[in-house]
Amino acid sequence: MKVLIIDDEKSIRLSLRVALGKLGVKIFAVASGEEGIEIFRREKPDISIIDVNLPGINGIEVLKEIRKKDKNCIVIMITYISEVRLAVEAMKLGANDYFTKPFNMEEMKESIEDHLKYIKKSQELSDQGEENKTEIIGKSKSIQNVKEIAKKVGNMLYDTFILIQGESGTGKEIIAKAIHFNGIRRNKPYIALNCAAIPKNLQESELFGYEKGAFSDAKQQKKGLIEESNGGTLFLDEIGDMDIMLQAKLLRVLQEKKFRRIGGIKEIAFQANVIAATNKSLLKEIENGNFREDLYYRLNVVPIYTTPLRERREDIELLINYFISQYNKSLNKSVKGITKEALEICENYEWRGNVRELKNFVERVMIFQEDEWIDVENLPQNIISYESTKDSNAFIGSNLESVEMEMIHKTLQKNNWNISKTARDLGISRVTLRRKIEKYSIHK
Ligand SMILES: Nc1ncnc2c1ncn2[C@@H]1O[C@H](COP(=O)(O)OP(=O)(O)OP(=O)(O)O)[C@@H](O)[C@H]1O
Repeated sequence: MKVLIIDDEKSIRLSLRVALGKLGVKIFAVASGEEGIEIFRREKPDISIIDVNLPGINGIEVLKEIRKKDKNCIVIMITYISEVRLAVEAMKLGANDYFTKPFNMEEMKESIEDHLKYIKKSQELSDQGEENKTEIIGKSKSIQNVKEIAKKVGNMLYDTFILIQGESGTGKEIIAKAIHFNGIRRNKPYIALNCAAIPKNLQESELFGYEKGAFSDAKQQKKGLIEESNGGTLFLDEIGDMDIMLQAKLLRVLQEKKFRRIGGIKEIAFQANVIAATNKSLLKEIENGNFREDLYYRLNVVPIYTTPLRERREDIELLINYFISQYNKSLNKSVKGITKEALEICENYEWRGNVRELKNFVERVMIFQEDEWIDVENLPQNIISYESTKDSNAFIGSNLESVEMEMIHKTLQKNNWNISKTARDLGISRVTLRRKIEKYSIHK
């Protein structure tokens, strides 16, 4: 970290240098405002200590210049006791702190130390925010629409209820994370409960927490997830699997915006964005008596539907390339992409497991990939054979010879015209294959 000292008194510059040198920071010390601005521009210090009384342009003007360039860096002003009026003006202009001469060097050092700690902490938080930043990939209309909603609700100060519905693996959780981590709550808690993963009898204590002695195992007071999420986001995944009795209790919290820990008397205020997700049809669950209708309507203030991947095939190429670049980093590889032919097969595949299946597929291929480009021969058999079973429906009504010719041609293409491999795939000898190639005049 860097500290800039602007003071025309040589003795002050020197003693600051000595005191702050112990903090392990890089120090720049100059005697005039002009030099100070020049160094500020070049070095972008984290903290600037500026004397108000400078020859040439004064400290207040230097502060104004600095604030024009950087709204966040720390600025500490130094004045004489007789100039406190100027210190007040400096604080109004955005200085963070001021000291009056003669000041206690130890106090100045402690103050700088505190500011350095604060800078480090906020850098960590913003790095964390960056790390958690969630990218939703896709150019289809449905993804664009989802991104727009996520951005809007994520940046809205007002807490609301969002219900994300869609098949497994379509990205419901990633959308919940995008709403939280790409929005204004990014530095607040993001608390998730997967209702399907927690036995129904434990869901209540997980959500509400308990007071000491509330039941025999409650040896100590414990905060629940509702309480932990305060100020941020509560993500209730697989809400369709929430215990029906608990659904009534949750509804009360969402309506009254307050709750009690189990065994508690005190009411605690609840304030968070609530995002619920499910791959079940909640309307069907309501019909079957497994889900409360009133909770459904309470949660469904902002409905989001995720579309199955097979209904937005235009996203497949982007997703594959995105996952390739991710696995290039984690596996330390430099795969360039996927060939047109291989991509076409992927685009025609059904992807019942949606993006999760696609991501796992890219991971598997990338682990074994040695060439720069993922080609048809690198694709797993289930994806290739799906293509041929689909094709075989197209053959219905064709004569047998044309079907055979087409099969041989496709398999040759897939195997890059390698005769031995194609014969093996088709379950015939190389001699038979050669004869058939000749018979049907098959060529590249
Ligand atoms: N549009 C997308 N862009 C980038 N990654 C995605 C996208 N959609 C899904 N993924 C990735 O696919 C995987 C599955 O997504 P996610 O867990 O969000 O699905 P889900 O709908 O919540 O599934 P489930 O219902 O089974 O919990 C995750 O690794 C996620 O990061």
